[in-house]
Amino acid sequence: MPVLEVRNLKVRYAATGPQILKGVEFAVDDSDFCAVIGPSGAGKSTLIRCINRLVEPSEGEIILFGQHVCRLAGGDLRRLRRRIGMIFQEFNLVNRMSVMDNVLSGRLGYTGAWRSLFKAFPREDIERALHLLERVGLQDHVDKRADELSGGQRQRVGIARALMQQPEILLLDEPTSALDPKISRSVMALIKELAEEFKVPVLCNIHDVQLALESCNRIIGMQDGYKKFDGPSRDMRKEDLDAIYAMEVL
Ligand SMILES: Nc1ncnc2c1ncn2[C@@H]1O[C@H](COP(=O)(O)OP(=O)(O)OP(=O)(O)O)[C@@H](O)[C@H]1O
Repeated sequence: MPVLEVRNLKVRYAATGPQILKGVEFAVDDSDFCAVIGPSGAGKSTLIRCINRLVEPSEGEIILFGQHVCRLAGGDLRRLRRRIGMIFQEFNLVNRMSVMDNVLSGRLGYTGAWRSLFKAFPREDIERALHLLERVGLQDHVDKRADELSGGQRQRVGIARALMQQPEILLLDEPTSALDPKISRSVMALIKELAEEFKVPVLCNIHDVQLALESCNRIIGMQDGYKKFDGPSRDMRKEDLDAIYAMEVL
């Protein structure tokens, strides 16, 4: 059974506005590292954001870990979101907080309100955070403020924070587009390594096609709200790419 199944997904941001997703279908398996590519405006971010209901679908079904995401509310939706790790383009760190506290904040969904207020994280959480910071190469930056770090280092904090949740799927929304090409490659390689180590499937919106082909085992190609390609990266030919990007105005 797939970890995630998306059926006939349609989105409009406003009742009378344009349809942004026009009936998208795909499934993600537990060993997938799947890229969503396509020209600007194709709906890649919208698609990723529907999965945890940051964007509300207008029609269709999203089945994640066997649960119908669109039918959940309140505590059920919160519990489902805890199982999803997100990594964002702009890192979404709290600048004035330390690297350690940013990583620990990944546990907030699990820690009771009073505990998080007094930063009384259980010892195992602190040990896990330290271990993850070591894995992402930031063991010497634990006590620094987040805004003292470079872009690549900040995204490494974002990766550690997402893994702190012990997620069962990772959703990545343009995780490298604020980074230069060399750093982007090292960040993607790190995400790939950790996703394999922790056995977490990944769905990743990425606009650097070359990087997607290098890092991901599977590609979903989007164009103007439709899925135009879905298959292993190694099967993607130049004609497929040309078809996906045909409408892009350069
Ligand atoms: N909150 C919003 N309200 C209204 N329209 C939106 C909103 N977010 C996105 N859109 C529109 O939806 C369309 C698809 O946007 P989306 O960000 O999903 O595309 P994308 O493929 O990720 O593009 P890019 O690569 O440029 O980030 C665009 O036309 C955009 O203007």
